[in-house]
Amino acid sequence: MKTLISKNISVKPLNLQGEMGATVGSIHADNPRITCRNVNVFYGENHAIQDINLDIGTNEVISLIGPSGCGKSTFLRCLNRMNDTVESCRVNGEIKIDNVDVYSKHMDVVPLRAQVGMVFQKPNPFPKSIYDNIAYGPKIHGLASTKAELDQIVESSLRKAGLWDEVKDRLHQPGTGLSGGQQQRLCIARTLSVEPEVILMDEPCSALDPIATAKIEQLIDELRQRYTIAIVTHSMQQAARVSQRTAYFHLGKLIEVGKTSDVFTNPLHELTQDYITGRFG
Ligand SMILES: Nc1ncnc2c1ncn2[C@@H]1O[C@H](COP(=O)(O)OP(=O)(O)OP(=O)(O)O)[C@@H](O)[C@H]1O
Repeated sequence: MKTLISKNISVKPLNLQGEMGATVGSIHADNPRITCRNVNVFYGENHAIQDINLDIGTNEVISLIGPSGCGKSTFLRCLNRMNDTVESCRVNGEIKIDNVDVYSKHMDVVPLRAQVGMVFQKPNPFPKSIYDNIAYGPKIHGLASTKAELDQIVESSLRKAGLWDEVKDRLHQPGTGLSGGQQQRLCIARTLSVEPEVILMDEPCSALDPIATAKIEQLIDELRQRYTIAIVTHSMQQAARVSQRTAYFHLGKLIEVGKTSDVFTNPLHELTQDYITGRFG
């Protein structure tokens, strides 16, 4: 919101040795909710994520940026074990959320994926009514014992996602009948309905027009008050508008992480500088 991406960045000496391996800037967050240490991901022989160390703070939005194929989505999907669904994928290292080891063999991924919800690039409502899209998760997680409680969860989730007023008179119509931007807010409401603590967003606006995008960005800013949010985006303007910290990935490595305003106006690493000034990627 406040940051402009500068094309006239003062060139700092290349700093290839940060506090943690190859990453420059500070990997630490105030009040961390997620801590990642020495995270590596392989798809078969392909070493897609290499030795990532990163903290993500409570009530912060962090943007993950970098050229196509650098591993942003792979890293994001590690945080709620979505990569478990890919047979060739192997993850090692340590990821903790609220000090709980996400990769512990005792971890049940069903509640984990409610606690760490995910919003995808393309809105993907279930082929059900607007009401049932939201009610489904709370039902299977046992969050409501009466119809009145379920109605309350549906309403409050849609309100938090800024969609209630637009859909309150058509709750029993199909979710797929909404506009693209409304469908994405429906998917966000669905994520919120199961009481997450962390929301992962993988290019949530890439299929949306500028007006729908602006609504989602405003919503992200509001959601930050209650949740921890990590967002993958190809739009540096979006990263600058929505996030407090930004992490720049390159060829599977976390090159630089810092305050968004610093990363965009005063990057420490030459690769970050090349990317944000459009010389690369
Ligand atoms: N399901 C998969 N199976 C095998 N390899 C994969 C899979 N998903 C990603 N990869 C590989 O992992 C690497 C990182 O891909 P990833 O999708 O995480 O990058 P990205 O930065 O999110 O890219 P983009 O911006 O294009 O979405 C790439 O080499 C990619 O080919």
